[in-house]
Parts: sequence; C-alpha cells; structure tokens
Amino acid sequence: MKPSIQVQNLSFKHQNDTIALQNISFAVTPGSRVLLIGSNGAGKSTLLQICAGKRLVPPGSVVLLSSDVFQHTPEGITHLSTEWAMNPVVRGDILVSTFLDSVGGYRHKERRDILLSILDVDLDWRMHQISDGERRRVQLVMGLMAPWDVLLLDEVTVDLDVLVRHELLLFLCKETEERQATILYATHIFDGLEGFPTHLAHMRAGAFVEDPIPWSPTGPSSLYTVALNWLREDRKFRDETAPSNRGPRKGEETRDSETFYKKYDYAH
Ligand SMILES: Nc1ncnc2c1ncn2[C@@H]1O[C@H](COP(=O)(O)OP(=O)(O)OP(=O)(O)O)[C@@H](O)[C@H]1O
Repeated sequence: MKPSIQVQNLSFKHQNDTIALQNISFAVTPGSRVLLIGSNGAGKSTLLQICAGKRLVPPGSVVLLSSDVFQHTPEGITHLSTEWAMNPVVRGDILVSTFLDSVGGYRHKERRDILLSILDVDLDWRMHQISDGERRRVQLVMGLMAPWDVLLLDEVTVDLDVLVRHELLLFLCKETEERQATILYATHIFDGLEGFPTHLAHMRAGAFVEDPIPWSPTGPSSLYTVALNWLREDRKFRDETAPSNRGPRKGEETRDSETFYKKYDYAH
C-alpha cells in the first residue's frame, strides 16, 4: 500500500539555528493512527507543522498523499493545534453558526451536524462568551467537518472534558477505519487513549528513536508506562551525552538580577 505520509532524511533548524529535527525518515500507511511520544522540546510540533506544509523543507523530503507537501500542498490535510485559540479573531463577538459558515460549514452539513452532536456544540453560542474548552470544541467542528485524509493533531484535546474527548476519539477511529484516513497525534495525555493508536513513534531530541512501532492495547504495559519509561530513558541519555544547565546551579555567584530585585524588594 502506498504510504499517506513519507518523510525522508528530514532535518530542520529554526531561525535562531536551534536544531529541531535531525535526519528523520519514516512512512505511515493509510488507516494508521500514530501517536508521537516525546518530552517537551523533542520536535513533535515542528514535525506536525512541516507535515502541514507550513515550513520550508528540501524538495521531496516530506511527501503526503503522493505530493510534496511544501511545493504542492495536497487537498485533504488538516492541522489542528492549540495556537488557534490565541487568535483574537476567534475570540470576537461572532455567533458560532456564522463562524462555521464563514469557513464553509454549509458545504459539509451532514458531517458538521454529526460533529456538533459529538462535540456538544450550541450553534447559538457567541465566540467571546464561551469557555476555553467550548472554544476548542468549536475549533474541532471547524477543522474536522471537511473530510480529511491526513489529520495532524497537536495536543488539541487537552481542554476537552473526558466525555467529549472520549466521543471524539471514537469518531476519529471510525474515520480512519471507514475512510482509510491517517492520523499523526502529538500528546502528553494518555488517559483513555489506550485503544486509540495503531502505532507509537518515540521522538528524542529531534529524531525518531526507531521506526513507529505497532501498538496493541492488550500488551503487557499500559501506554502511560511505556511513555514514562521512554521519557526516563531520554532524560538519562541526555544527561550522559549532552549534560545541560537545567535545574539549580551550585556554587554560582549572585546574579545582577538578584542584586537588583533585592534592592527594590519592598515586600519585606
Ligand atoms: N519558534 C521557535 N524558534 C526557535 N526554536 C524553537 C521554536 N519553536 C520550537 N523551538 C525549539 O525546537 C525544538 C523542538 O520544539 P517543538 O515545539 O517541536 O517540540 P515539542 O516536542 O512539540 O515540544 P512540546 O511537547 O513542549 O510541545 C525545541 O528545542 C524548541 O526549543
């Protein structure tokens, strides 16, 4: 089967020269649900942004749905991240129904209505008068209503209540099974996720520790235990190979900032 996501020798540096990805190669077949697991800063969001065609990468290094994702971003790719909710536009005084129509909701009424029900969204809500979790639900209706072939999810279920999150995960599983769509999902929350992934990908310092491995919820360890062990190994690996300055500093002289703030500390 032709992969829906094919990444070859991908490396990426941010503008300040921080190396975010190092020589990543992997392929994902249609119908897969791949969980990206890695510590903060491991490169998950950067990889998802690149797969969404949002960052310039060498031609041919990231091919989704048989098309170079940056040069000719194919139809059917949806990237949902937490940044969306920070945009003042989606916190403005606008009715949810108007908002959804403004992004083409009228074209996908059937799917939109299924999602309104799963995500328990009221079309009469006003975007500036709803909670963070409610706004997240509107984002998910918006992002998922047009049928997608590849879904790139960056921690967007974080503020959903557990019932809505559960229903959403069931919907996503159904979509991948019935339409052979593919999901790459980066998260740190493993509660209730046991039956979701078909594969786990372990990212460490911008690289894949190994190819995505098949996951079965009936195995000996829980997802949480696997993730915890991987992250412990990563921390040990980092401390042995590239000790960092993180944590308290021993024997350090007083910093200028301490001297300054102590001088103007009127609280005592
Ligand atoms: N805009 C940026 N400019 C410079 N460096 C960045 C930028 N965004 C991320 N980085 C760095 O790139 C590396 C990968 O970051 P990335 O956000 O992809 O990690 P992540 O695995 O998604 O982390 P988290 O779990 O915290 O979301 C980190 O070293 C991070 O400090």
